[in-house]
Amino acid sequence: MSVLEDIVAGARADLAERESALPFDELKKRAAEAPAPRDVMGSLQESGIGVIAEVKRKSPSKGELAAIHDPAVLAKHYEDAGARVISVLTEQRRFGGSLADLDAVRAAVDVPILRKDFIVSPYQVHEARLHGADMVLLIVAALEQNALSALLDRVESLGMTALVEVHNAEECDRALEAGASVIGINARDLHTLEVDRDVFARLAPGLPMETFKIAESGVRGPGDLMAYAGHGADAVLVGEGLVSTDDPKAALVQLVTAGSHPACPRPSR
Ligand SMILES: O=P(O)(O)OC[C@@H](O)[C@@H](O)c1c[nH]c2ccccc12
Repeated sequence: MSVLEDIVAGARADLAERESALPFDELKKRAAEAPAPRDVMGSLQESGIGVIAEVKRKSPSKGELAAIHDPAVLAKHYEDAGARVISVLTEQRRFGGSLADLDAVRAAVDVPILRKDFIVSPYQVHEARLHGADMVLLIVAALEQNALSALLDRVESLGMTALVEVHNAEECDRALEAGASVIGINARDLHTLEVDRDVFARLAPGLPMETFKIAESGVRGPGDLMAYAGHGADAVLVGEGLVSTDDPKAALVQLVTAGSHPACPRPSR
C-alpha cells in the first residue's frame, strides 16, 4: 500500500465513525445554516502572487513539525502577515489535524479557509462547510474520475471553491476534464513523499492560461516563491516553511513581501 492509499483508508475509517455519530441528512441540514462561504477567488486574485499559509502540525515524511498549542494564534499571525487563504489540515492520523483546529481557526480569522484533508465522500464536503471552510482540497490521485467530478460539483453547489490537486500530466487532464478551474500542482508525490520542485515548471505550461495555478509544497523562502512565480504560479501554498521557523509570522511577511514585489513575475492573467 502506498502512503496515499494508507492515509485514504484511515480517512475512510474515521469518516465512518463520524457518520454514525451524525447522520448525513442531519449534517446537511446543519451545514445549510452555516454563514455563507467567503470569496476565495477574490482574495486569491488580489495583486501579486498570493500565499496560502498552512496550519500543519505533522507530516508523514517528517513527523512532528511544530508544537502548535493554539492554532487560532498561528492563524491570526498568518492573517496579520497577509495570507490570502489559510489552509487547515484536518487529517488526524498522519498530520495531527482535526475539525477542532478548523473551528478554532474559523473563529479567529476573517480570511477564507481551505479544508485540507483526504476528501473521498460528499459527507466531508458538507462537513467542511459546517465547520466554516470556504475552499476544499480534492486530490486527483485519491479519486476515481466519477467521484472527482461529483465532488467538484458538490463543492461548487455549496458555494465553495475546489482546489484540485495534481502531480503529473495525466492528473492535469483528469482535473480539467472534471471542470477544475483552480489547480494545485503538488511538488510532493503522495505515493513516495518525495519533493521535486521542478514538477510545477513541467506541468504548468500544459494548463490553460485561465486556470488559476497554485504551486504546493517545498517553499522554503522567497527564492522558491519567486521561482514558482517565474514558471507561472498565481499563488503558492506553504506549510513546513512557516510552521518550522521560530517566527512563522515573520517568515510569512517575507514571502508576502516577495510576492508583491515589483521584481516578482506577475500572474499571466
Ligand atoms: O509543508 P510544505 O512542503 O510547504 O507543503 C504544504 C502543502 O503543500 C502540503 O501540506 C500538502 C499538499 N498537498 C497535500 C495533501 C494532503 C496533505 C498535505 C498536503
